[in-house]
Order: sequence, then C-alpha cells, then structure tokens
Amino acid sequence: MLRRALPRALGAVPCPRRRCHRPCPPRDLAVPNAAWSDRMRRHYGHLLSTATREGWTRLPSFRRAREHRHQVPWLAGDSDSDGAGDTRLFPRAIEGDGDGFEFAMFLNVPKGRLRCLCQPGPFLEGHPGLAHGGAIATLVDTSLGTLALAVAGRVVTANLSIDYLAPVPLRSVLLLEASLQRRQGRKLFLGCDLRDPDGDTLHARATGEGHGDRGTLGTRGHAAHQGHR
Ligand SMILES: CCCCCCCC(=O)SCCNC(=O)CCNC(=O)[C@H](O)C(C)(C)COP(=O)(O)OP(=O)(O)OC[C@H]1O[C@@H](n2cnc3c(N)ncnc32)[C@H](O)[C@@H]1OP(=O)(O)O
Repeated sequence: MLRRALPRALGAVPCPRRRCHRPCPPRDLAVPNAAWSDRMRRHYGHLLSTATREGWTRLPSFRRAREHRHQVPWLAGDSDSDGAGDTRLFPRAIEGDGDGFEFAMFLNVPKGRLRCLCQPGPFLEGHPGLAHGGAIATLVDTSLGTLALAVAGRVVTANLSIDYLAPVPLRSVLLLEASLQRRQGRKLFLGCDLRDPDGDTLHARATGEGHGDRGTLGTRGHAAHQGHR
C-alpha cells in the first residue's frame, strides 16, 4: 500500500510500462531535446529569454493530464484519474522525441494571449513530407484550449474553424500566436495565426469558440486563481 501511496504523494504516477510502483517523476516535455532543430532551439531561447520581462510564462507540459496537478493544476482537470492507467494527452501520445508534436507554450493571461512554438514530426504526415491537417488542428485546438482554460477554466471546444493557407513541411518550425478576442456570457471567442517565425508564410488562420460549464465560466482556471480578471 505504501508503495502505491508514495509515488502519488510525490506527484508521480506508477510507471504503466514496467508495471511497477516506483516513483516516476513526470518529465516536462516542453524543453529542448535532441530532436529539436537548431531553429526550434533558437526561437525557444528567444521566447524564454524575453518571457519574464514581457510578462509571459513558459508552461511545462506533461504526457498525462494528471501530471500537471502540481505545477499547472488548471490543466490537470478535476478527475482523480490516478487509477485510469496509461491515459495520455493526445498531442503528447507519441513517445519518441521529435516523432510527433514537439511544442512549447508561453502564456500571458493579462493580455489574453498564448504563443506555441512547434515542430511537427514525421509521424504526423499527411501528404508526403507534409503535416496532416488534423495534426495542425490538434495544435490549434490544444493552443486555443489551453488559453481558454487559463483564462476561464472548465471550457470545452464548441467550434473550430481553420483556413489552411500554406502546406506545413514536416520538421519545420512554426509559431502559433493565439489571442482571446471576446467573451459573451459563458462563451469565449479565440483566434490564432500559425506562421513561419522566420519568414512571411502564414500557414493557417483559425478561430475557435469555447463554452464553459453553466455557472462555472470565469470562476476557475489560472486567471481566477491568480486574480487576473
Ligand atoms: C492541454 C489541454 C488542452 C485541451 C484542449 C482540448 C479542448 C477540446 O478538444 S474539448 C473536446 C471537444 N469538445 C467537446 O467535446 C464539446 C462537446 N460539446 C458539448 O459539450 C456541448 O455541445 C456544448 C457545451 C458545446 C454546448 O452545449 P450546451 O451549452 O448544452 O448547448 P445549448 O444549450 O444547446 O446552446 C447554448 C448556446 O451555445 C450555442 N452552441 C451550441 N453548440 C454550439 C457549437 N457547436 N458551436 C457554436 N455554438 C454552439 C447555442 O447556439 C446556444 O447559443 P445562444 O445561447 O446564443 O442561444
């Protein structure tokens, strides 16, 4: 029993692969790894170095929602899913570094903005050599969803509309800039652009609508906890 309780107390989860109960501290996946290209590292370094000065916070990112519980509780959700086994956040489901979604997010709640630096990997292929439109939609939904959760908590995506404007080569580097456009009751309207951070190419432009639970929008989430509203 102690073997089960200790990892939980440490914020770790039983390792589903080894079927053991040794503490496995969750790994923050939003930091450079060997699969990040030089361009990805350069842009990450720039965003990180200017973040604090300009009021942005880098968000750690773990493979499972529950692993956010200690550092980013508003991303962990409500459910006590300790016993749920190997559930994974969809954009973090592919295990090999660089194979799937590599991304790091920076959040600015007072400004209602989020930046997501990303590098789509080879397992996200649609047409040969190009990222699948569904993979791009995942990046967009995750970014808009994270911003909505940060601002208001307990929000689901009700609607997502994406204009795909230019193909995205696999292993390219992209910067998604998202913003909260307006709130209307328990609805949030958000938008984002997905660009080549070094050039003029606008790869996609999207809008999303998030709906909060009846009576809960604005009472939970990072902004409510931090008194940013
Ligand atoms: C890392 C972590 C980030 C994760 C981010 C991931 C985010 C996600 O992907 S969430 C998963 C995908 N989304 C879902 O599963 C949502 C499923 N849908 C629902 O739960 C519901 O349909 C929901 C909440 C959107 C609306 O339900 P409900 O509030 O009961 O609808 P209803 O009462 O009929 O309508 C309320 C209002 O919303 C509007 N509305 C309803 N559905 C939609 C829609 N799909 N799009 C736009 N407007 C809508 C209605 O027209 C109505 O508007 P008004 O008040 O102006 O008359």
